[in-house]
Amino acid sequence: MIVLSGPSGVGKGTVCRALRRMMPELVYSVSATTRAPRAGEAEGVDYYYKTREQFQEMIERGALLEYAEYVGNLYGTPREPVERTIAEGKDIILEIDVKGALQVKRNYPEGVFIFLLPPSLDELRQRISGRGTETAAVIDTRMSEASREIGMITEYDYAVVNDEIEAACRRIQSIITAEHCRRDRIVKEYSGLMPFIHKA
Ligand SMILES: Nc1ncnc2c1ncn2[C@@H]1O[C@H](COP(=O)(O)OP(=O)(O)OP(=O)(O)O)[C@@H](O)[C@H]1O
Ligand SMILES: Nc1nc2c(ncn2[C@@H]2O[C@H](COP(=O)(O)O)[C@@H](O)[C@H]2O)c(=O)[nH]1
Repeated sequence: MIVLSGPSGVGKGTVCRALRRMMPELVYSVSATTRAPRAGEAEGVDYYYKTREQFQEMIERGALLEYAEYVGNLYGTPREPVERTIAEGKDIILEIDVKGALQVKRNYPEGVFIFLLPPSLDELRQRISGRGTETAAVIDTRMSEASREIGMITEYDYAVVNDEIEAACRRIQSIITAEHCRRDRIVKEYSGLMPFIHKA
């Protein structure tokens, strides 16, 4: 499980889209949210759009792996697709906020936690405003959230600066490749086939 967080507007969605072209085998977790769809977003592709009541019902039946409130809206990761993908031995990437990532870390400490950073806070503000999807008031709130979120970077295994989309994707691809080669993962997977490999 790969968890990608970072402040709003840093480019998580953009980098994930490019990464999926680079690594088509990577499965992308589609979140549920109570936020209204933006122009160009589609149900089941960008998010599953829910009312507060529907979202609450998902929480109550344990259908979410994690959830958090972010700037007035609820966001959560549907549990079943994540558990199924992991059981199939495939990699899945979750693009979620810091509060959600900390919940996931408690339950899946073996996940790979990556924090995406902007080259500067000025550039971050420009990216959010340049996207043209948020009002000035929401941009201000998202910028104050950004400082709090960046302060949580020490909870993550890796930090990647999104200065240039392709470069950021290559860094994330290298992290995923390196994680596949971690000794503890190899030992777990291969000790059955080669009994002389001892589990720690
Ligand atoms: N490396 C980059 N250089 C310049 N612009 C970028 C870069 N990465 C993303 N952008 C632009 O920044 C804006 C925000 O990107 P994106 O929507 O992917 O951010 P996000 O982190 O997913 O935001 P949110 O959390 O609010 O959904 C978009 O207009 C995107 O085109
Ligand atoms: N805890 C979760 N956070 C999520 C999830 N899906 C998205 N997000 C984060 O919410 C903010 C705002 O997203 P936006 O699309 O409204 O700009 C951003 O930080 C996302 O990463 C989720 O399932 N759980």
